[in-house]
Amino acid sequence: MGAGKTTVGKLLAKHLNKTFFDSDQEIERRTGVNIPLIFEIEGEPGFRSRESGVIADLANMDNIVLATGGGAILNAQNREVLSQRGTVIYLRATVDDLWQRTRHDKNRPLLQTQDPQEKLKELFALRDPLYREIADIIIDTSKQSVQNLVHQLEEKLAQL
Ligand SMILES: Nc1ncnc2c1ncn2[C@@H]1O[C@H](COP(=O)(O)OP(=O)(O)O)[C@@H](O)[C@H]1O
Ligand SMILES: O=C(O)C1=C[C@@H](OP(=O)(O)O)[C@@H](O)[C@H](O)C1
Ligand SMILES: [Mg+2]
Repeated sequence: MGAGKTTVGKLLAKHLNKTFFDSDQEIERRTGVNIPLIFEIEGEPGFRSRESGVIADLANMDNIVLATGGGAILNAQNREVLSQRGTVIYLRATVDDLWQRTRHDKNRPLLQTQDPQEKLKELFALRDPLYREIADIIIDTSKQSVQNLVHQLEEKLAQL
C-alpha cells in the first residue's frame, strides 16, 4: 500500500499504449460501493474473494496494465495467474515511504489501526518475499518521481 501501483500503473499504460485496470477500482465498479464498505460488510475474506475473481477475469485480457491491491500477492492462485499471464513488476518502497504516502488517506481499511506504521512493517515483512517470488522486474521507488519510474520501467521492459 502506497508503493505507487495505481499511480505508476496508470501512467505506464498510457506510455505503452495499453488499457489500464486497477483491481480495486474494478471491484468498486462492479459492486457500486467503495473498498472500506466492502471490508466493513464482508470483512477481509470477502474482499479477497472479490479481488481474486477480478484478477482472474482481467488476466484473460491482452494489452493491459493491471495494478493490483497490495494484498493480492498473498493468494497462491493470484500469484500463479499473474506470473503465468503477465510481466510482474514489483514497485519496492521502504516502510517509511509507504507511511508517508498513505498517512493522510482513509481509504485503506487495514491501516485504520492504532499503529499504522507497525502494520505497514508487518505487511512488508510478510509480503516482500512473495513479491520477489514472482517479480520479473523489481524497481526501487525511493526518491524517484512517478515520471522517472515510468521511463525506467519502459527501458527494463524493452530489455526482457
Ligand atoms: N514515486 C513516488 N513518489 C512520491 N509519491 C508517490 C510515488 N508513487 C506514488 N506516490 C503517491 O503515493 C500515494 C499512493 O500511491 P498509489 O498509487 O495509490 O499507491 P498504491 O496503489 O500502490 O497503494 C499517492 O498519493 C501517489 O501520488
Ligand atoms: O495491501 C492491502 O491489503 C490492500 C491494499 C489496497 O490497495 P493499494 O495497495 O492499491 O493501496 C486495497 O486493495 C485494500 O485496501 C487492501
Ligand atoms: Mg492502488
